[in-house]
Amino acid sequence: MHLSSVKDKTATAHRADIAALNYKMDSEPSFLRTLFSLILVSSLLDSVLSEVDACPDTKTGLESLLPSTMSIQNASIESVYGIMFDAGSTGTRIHIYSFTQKYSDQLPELEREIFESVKPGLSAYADLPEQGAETIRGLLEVAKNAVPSSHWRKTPVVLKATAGLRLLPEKKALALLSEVKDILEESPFLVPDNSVSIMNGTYEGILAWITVNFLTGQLYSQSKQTVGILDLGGASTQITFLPQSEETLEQSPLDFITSFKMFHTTYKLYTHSYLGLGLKAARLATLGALGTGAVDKQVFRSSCLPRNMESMWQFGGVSYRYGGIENGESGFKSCYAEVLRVVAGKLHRVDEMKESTFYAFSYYYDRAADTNLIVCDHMEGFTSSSPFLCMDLSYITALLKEGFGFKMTTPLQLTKKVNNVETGWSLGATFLVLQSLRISN
Ligand SMILES: O=c1ccn([C@@H]2O[C@H](COP(=O)(O)OP(=O)(O)O)[C@@H](O)[C@H]2O)c(=O)[nH]1
Ligand SMILES: [Ca+2]
Repeated sequence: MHLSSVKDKTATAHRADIAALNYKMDSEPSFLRTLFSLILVSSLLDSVLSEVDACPDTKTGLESLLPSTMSIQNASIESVYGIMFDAGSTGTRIHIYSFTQKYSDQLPELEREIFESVKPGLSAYADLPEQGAETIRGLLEVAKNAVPSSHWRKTPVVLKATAGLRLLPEKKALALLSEVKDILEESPFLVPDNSVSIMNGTYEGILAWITVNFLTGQLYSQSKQTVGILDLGGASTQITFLPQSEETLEQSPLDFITSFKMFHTTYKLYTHSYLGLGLKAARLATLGALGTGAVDKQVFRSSCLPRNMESMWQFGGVSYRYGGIENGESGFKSCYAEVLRVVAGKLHRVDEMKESTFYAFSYYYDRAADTNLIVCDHMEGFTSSSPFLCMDLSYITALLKEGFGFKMTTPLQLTKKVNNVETGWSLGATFLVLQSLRISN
């Protein structure tokens, strides 16, 4: 795999710069070391380059989403706002978008995004729904400061939960959502029908694909050279791309191909969400703790952890004791064998994936950025703040290579933001809300 890191800029404008930062990983044991240390170098270079190349000419093409009055010559410039909550398994985030059209002969633009987040996610409050919903209240204050009060009543607010709530017993998830709905309704914003829900994984992938291709300008370019997306969450992971080959359509299970209409165009996308293969769910699977609940005093052990370590870790409101294998195996080889068992036979692949370009974000990005000097064969040096680094990086490697079957030469671009906007499904989801409320024309 060739990896490069992209931060705050469009893919098209910087492809050449990025290419210069690509590198090849060829030898297996040094693979992680080379991979992630170079990503850091490229991140630093990125920030320098982005100053030189600031502000690519990305047209956002929102004319179909904005009130028709805004297209009228000499109409005063007015912003349209949309608020999207991403209730993920590891945290809850608010995205406040504003869109504007500066000149009547130009396409409207995504003006800016204001982003805030809290941890842990709603699923950690499975037994305390009222307390969980309170975390939303603080984030709503951010929205009140960001949106002018004259716009509050016409600004939609929506919350979509992902894998953390999908994995909870339905009754607990519904109790949380109901409390959250009450809090949204107390706010001064527009609360549409079905404003609080668990999003299905197919939408998660499609909407992230829309976000990334919108931000990189691909949806509006004549050539439509779209990029695929890889999202690695805490509890689930998604892959989405626009197939170019008939073989892909023929070889894919029916529910992996979805037609989706947005911006007056129908896209037939390959998308799938793998529940339980997110980074944190994969930790549990590697430790053999998935689905066990809280088992008192049992210590889950792995060769991916420092030999002498023993500690506690919480996910989804459950505490787990974990540790290394004292006097036993430790290091990359045995760790890789452990994580391989988690991905083996679980993922569908098609040949076309190997030839496509993918943007990889969320934990793909975060864990790379967390990394300085690697890793599995030097675990004695681990601090207690990063006990899972070797396991996580080994899992990401196994998922990409053995799971999705990417070749060493497949370009993957690690991305946190494009044009200063978070990569993820929430911008795409906001378009959908604006469209369904007919704030579009
Ligand atoms: O706007 C966002 C939302 C999520 N993330 C990243 O997504 C990962 C966590 O996934 P999440 O909690 O959304 O889990 P999911 O519910 O998707 O499994 C972490 O790396 C977050 O930093 C991010 O970078 N920006
Ligand atoms: Ca997510």
